[in-house]
Amino acid sequence: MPTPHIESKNKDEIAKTVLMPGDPLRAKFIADTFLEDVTQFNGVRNVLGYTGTYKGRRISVMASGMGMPSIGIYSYELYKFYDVENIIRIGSCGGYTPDVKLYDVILAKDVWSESSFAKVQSGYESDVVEGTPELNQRLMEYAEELEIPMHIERIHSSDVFYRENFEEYKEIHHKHGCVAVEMEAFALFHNAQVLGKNAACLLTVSDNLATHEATTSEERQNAFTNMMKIALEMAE
Ligand SMILES: O=P(O)(O)O[C@H]1O[C@H](CO)[C@@H](O)[C@H]1O
Ligand SMILES: O=c1cc[nH]c(=O)[nH]1
Repeated sequence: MPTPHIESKNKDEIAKTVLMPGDPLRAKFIADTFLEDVTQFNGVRNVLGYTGTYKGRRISVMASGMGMPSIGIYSYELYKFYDVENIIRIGSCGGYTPDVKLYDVILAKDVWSESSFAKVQSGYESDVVEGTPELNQRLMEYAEELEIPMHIERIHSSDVFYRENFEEYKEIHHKHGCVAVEMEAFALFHNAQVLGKNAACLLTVSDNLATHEATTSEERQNAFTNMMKIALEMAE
């Protein structure tokens, strides 16, 4: 401490629970909109990290950047060197079926990936890894209290945003049961598992590969507030 990617010199600057959007400006939006008594604990590479209070309870929010290599670094450093216990990813995703509509919230029960991340990191052989059931249970209760409907499903973590074979998503949906795609949860869940920590992933549907509907980049940064409100209830 500090680490190559997080400049905070004091682990007490970071709460035990960290919300983790991919986008640094989504992290800033959350700090500006929902948190009080905010301090910034990271600015290295503009991967912004903040700690503050929500309804009087402490919580941190820090960006992960895009993709498994990036969240692999940040989640490992937070868990291992800053004693963080819980990381809740709050991301955007592309729907694989018309059943998940723009702005719907998805809780990732587990995640399937063709990525080599887990195998390279620890020798883990399976292509599926689970979120922490206790965190998922709490997030389901908070969603119910807030009356925010939530899909609880398997998702796909992909290393590739732009595939030459666009239609491949149909096979991934049918063969592996994934309802949406994002790019980080597999690495996050894996790191939590190997380090004995907790992880969950809430997603908002930003676009749909089946219907071709899509939100704007501005909406992806600032408008996915339902998943933020559910995740913020994790503050302690
Ligand atoms: O909105 P975020 O959290 O960045 O998540 C999704 O958006 C990015 C791709 O546009 C990838 O990081 C993907 O996982
Ligand atoms: O990884 C992602 C995230 C949002 N939308 C997509 O299509 N893919």
